[in-house]
Amino acid sequence: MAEIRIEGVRHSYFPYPSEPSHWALKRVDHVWRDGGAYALLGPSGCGKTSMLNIISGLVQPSEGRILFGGVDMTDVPTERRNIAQVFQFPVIYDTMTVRANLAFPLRNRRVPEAEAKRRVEDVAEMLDLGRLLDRRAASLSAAEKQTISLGRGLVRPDVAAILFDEPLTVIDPQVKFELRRKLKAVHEHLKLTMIYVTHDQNEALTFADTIVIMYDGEVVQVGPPEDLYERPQHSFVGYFIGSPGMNLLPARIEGDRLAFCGQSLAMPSGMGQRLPERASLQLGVRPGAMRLVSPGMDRDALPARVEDVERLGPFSVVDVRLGDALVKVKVADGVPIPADDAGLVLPPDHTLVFADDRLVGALA
Ligand SMILES: Nc1ncnc2c1ncn2[C@@H]1O[C@H](COP(=O)(O)OP(=O)(O)OP(=O)(O)O)[C@@H](O)[C@H]1O
Repeated sequence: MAEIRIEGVRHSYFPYPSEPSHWALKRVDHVWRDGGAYALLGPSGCGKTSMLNIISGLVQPSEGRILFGGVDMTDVPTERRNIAQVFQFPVIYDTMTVRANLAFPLRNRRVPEAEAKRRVEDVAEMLDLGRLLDRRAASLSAAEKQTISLGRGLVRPDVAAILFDEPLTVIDPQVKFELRRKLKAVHEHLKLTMIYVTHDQNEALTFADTIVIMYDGEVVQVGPPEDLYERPQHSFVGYFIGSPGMNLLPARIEGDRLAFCGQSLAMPSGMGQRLPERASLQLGVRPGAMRLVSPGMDRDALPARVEDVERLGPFSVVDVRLGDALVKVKVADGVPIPADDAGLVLPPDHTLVFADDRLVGALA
């Protein structure tokens, strides 16, 4: 086991990339800590699979280096990288028993029989596969087959990291939860570096201690879930983490104020100078950070209108018209919601300013 360092990596699938969109990875510098439980999140096409395949050696990056524990692995072939990869669909041999499937990676590496048997039984116990060990894989459900794929990743004694590429896509939601719990337990037991690719933030939040967010071929933020929620460094992180996501409202500078949706708010001193010229500006505010009041109740409230209320148990999500934008506001159960005309309070310390999608700071 060792840290995995991605240094100045760029990758294009085009032989002669000539424009930014030709790069699947634009430039990535990132360290995967030894023993970390990571979720790699991002929209479709942002480069997650390319990142995993570059770590495992299935893809050779156009530029940059991959180091395991300080050793340059960029030119080392996949089979000598000791990386286990679990894909969306089970990769197992249907005609073999579960035991033989689990033992397969060990037989290939000539692990002595007694040790192989012990490791297979340990992994089977961790994943609750013990009762299936002597069954043929063909007779098992999709979830059981995918559990065997996970087991084949875990059984090897020498793995530097296990990479999971949306491994639970084909699994029912109920079983998914159970498998995620098992994976988490396995991580706590084995302390292996695990990188888990998903589109699903709930899946990421339950599995990982660190979340890595990619967007358009770059790593845009790395941190524990709370940091990503409280201080998104990129507007995509604000939108993607949290449910509903952060409201993002186009804005522009008007003197020392930021104008948006027919309203304006004061900027803190110095912020104007920190905004790059001609940058595209957005205000970001979480649905739960705003207050919805009756008209005239708060002098800081911006004039707004309630358009729709969706009751979701302990809170409601209210669609509020603010100028030409529709803003989502989360209101706790029992707090009165104005019928139509309303006031919307955006607390300055929770109202973030993004310039060209990057966080500049809060309005206070
Ligand atoms: N083998 C390939 N040949 C050409 N282009 C590719 C290849 N693999 C990926 N790409 C392109 O590279 C970009 C990144 O793709 P990648 O599969 O790494 O993203 P992803 O985040 O894993 O997406 P998804 O979540 O949809 O799997 C996309 O624009 C994709 O079309």
